[in-house]
Parts: sequence; structure tokens; C-alpha cells
Amino acid sequence: MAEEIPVIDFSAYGLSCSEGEASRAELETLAQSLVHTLSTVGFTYLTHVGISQQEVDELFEVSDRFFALPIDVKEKYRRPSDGSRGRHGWVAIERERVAADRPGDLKEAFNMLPPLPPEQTWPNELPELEKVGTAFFDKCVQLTLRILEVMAIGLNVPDIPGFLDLHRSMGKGRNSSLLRPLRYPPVPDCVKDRQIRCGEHTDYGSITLLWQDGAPGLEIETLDHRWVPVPPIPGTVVVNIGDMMQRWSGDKLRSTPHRVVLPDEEEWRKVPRRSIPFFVHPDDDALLTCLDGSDKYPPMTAEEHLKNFASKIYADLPTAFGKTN
Ligand SMILES: O=C(O)CCC(=O)C(=O)O
Ligand SMILES: [Fe+2]
Repeated sequence: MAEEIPVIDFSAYGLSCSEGEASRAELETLAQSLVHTLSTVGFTYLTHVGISQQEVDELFEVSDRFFALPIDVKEKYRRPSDGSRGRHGWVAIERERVAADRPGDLKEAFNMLPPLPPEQTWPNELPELEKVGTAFFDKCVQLTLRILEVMAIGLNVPDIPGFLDLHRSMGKGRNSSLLRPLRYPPVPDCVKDRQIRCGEHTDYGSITLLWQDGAPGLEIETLDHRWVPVPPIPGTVVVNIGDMMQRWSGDKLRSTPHRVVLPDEEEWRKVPRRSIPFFVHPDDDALLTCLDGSDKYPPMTAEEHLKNFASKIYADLPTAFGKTN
């Protein structure tokens, strides 16, 4: 139930206050509760982060307009499938299968990975997508740096500026952080055996920020192996840990399996579900050395870590792993 996933008030360090405003004591308190939750549940809700509902709704709306374009227009902006030409662009329904034992996911997505390589463009048919998407991306970057700073305080990272510096290129190239509006269509009359909206997986980056619309379906697996819902709570953003951060923290923080199931209620089956994840990655060349000073895992660059998992989730590839984005 929702009560297993705490709601943490982030107002002391939200984007609405300036950086020097929060006292050390306020940040310490915030850091303790954040790290406690992310070490156990691996998921939390944050309120008062300083990104308004209006900004979120604007991105939902412009993404809706993109997904409503004819297939042949969306095809022009398809995400290259060979992985060597970047990951920006549209991903069609059932194209990804994040759980190997399930059919393709009932979702479509638009990966936003600024700056674009020269051979890719934003949709000319919908210039607002670039405008709204890049503005939201920038907000996510600012919020991410604040959340990472608070996490680092809670983890007693000795060199916090150095840790934050490993994320300095988000949105500037040589960094794989990704904003990804998702649309899960209304549940079709014919659903394949075991098909759901998004199969069981862990995220593979460092942290994920996730905005949900009002539709239910997101679930997490608890430490005692129960699947519990993460219902949408207005005015909150969900934050969770990815595999890279679990490893980097020497397994202190928990990369929690999650999925998006088909709703049982007829009213929710008839409507789409929309969400906006922002997947955070350190810079490609960042060397990840265990933050607790231990040698539990050998140092590895973010790019090496990414290569281990990327390109494994495409429905037409022979292997599919429980990893997404
Ligand atoms: O749509 C959601 O609520 C979650 C999606 C998700 O877990 C993912 O894309 O990695
Ligand atoms: Fe996920």
C-alpha cells in the first residue's frame, strides 16, 4: 500500500528556494529520511520539489499531441534501433519487452536526449515538443543535482562537490540522462497472454524521477517479495534508485524491481495512462568507485556499466532483460 512508500517534504531544498537558504540541520534531517527510504523501500514520493503541476501538465499535453500524430510521421522520428546512433526518438508500442518472459510492453515512448546528434531532429510537425521538452529537461537536471546532494549528505560522501561534478554533463552530451514521456494506450480488447504495460525490471541508471498522471498501475516489489501499488499522489514526484547507484553505493541503496500492470477497473482500462520518467546517469566517463570507500566492486565507468545493459530490451533481439530505458 501507499503507506509503505513514504512521502517526503522536499521544500527545504526544492527549486523554489535558493541554494544557500536551507540550514545544515534541515538538510541533515532531509538526508536521513531520504537515505533511509532509498535503502529499504528503494522508492519514495517527494512533495514541494519546485516543479509545478502546470509544467508537468504542459509536457503531458504536448506529448499526447505527438503520440496522436499519424504513424508515418512518428516513424520519421523513430529511435535508431542499432544503438550506435544515439537513443533519442520515438519508440513504438510493443517495441520493448523489458521482462523476458512476457510479450512486448503495451506502451509507446518518446526519448528526449539533448543535445541531438547531427543526423537527428525534433519533430518539425510539433515544434512545441522541443521547446517544452528541453525546458522540462533543464528543470529535471536542476532538481536531480539537489536530490543527489541530499543523498550524498545522507551517505556521508566525503567529497560531495566531486560527486556532483560527475553529473555535470546532463543534457550536454557524453551523458546518457534521458527524459522519456510514456503513453500506455487504453487496454485493447485482445491482449496477449501475460502481456502488461511494462514488465518487471529495475532501472539501470543512478536515480529516476517519475511523474504519473492519475491512472493506477505502477507496482514495486518489497523486500519480502510482495507486489504493492505506487498510486499516483497529486503534487508528488516519485524517486527511485537504479542499478548503477546501488552498485556505486556498495549496495546501501536499493534498486527495486517494479512494473506497470493492466488495471482491473473498467474505468481505468478505457483510458490511457501517462507518465514522465527522467532517468539520471552520471557522465559517460565518470569513474564509479564505491561511495562508502569500500572495494566491494571494482571501479567502472558509467559508459561501461551502460554497455552491459543497453540494447537488451528490444523485442526483436534474441535476449531481453529486466532493464529499461
Ligand atoms: O510508467 C511508470 O509509472 C513507470 C515506468 C517505468 O518504470 C520505466 O519506464 O522504467
Ligand atoms: Fe522503471
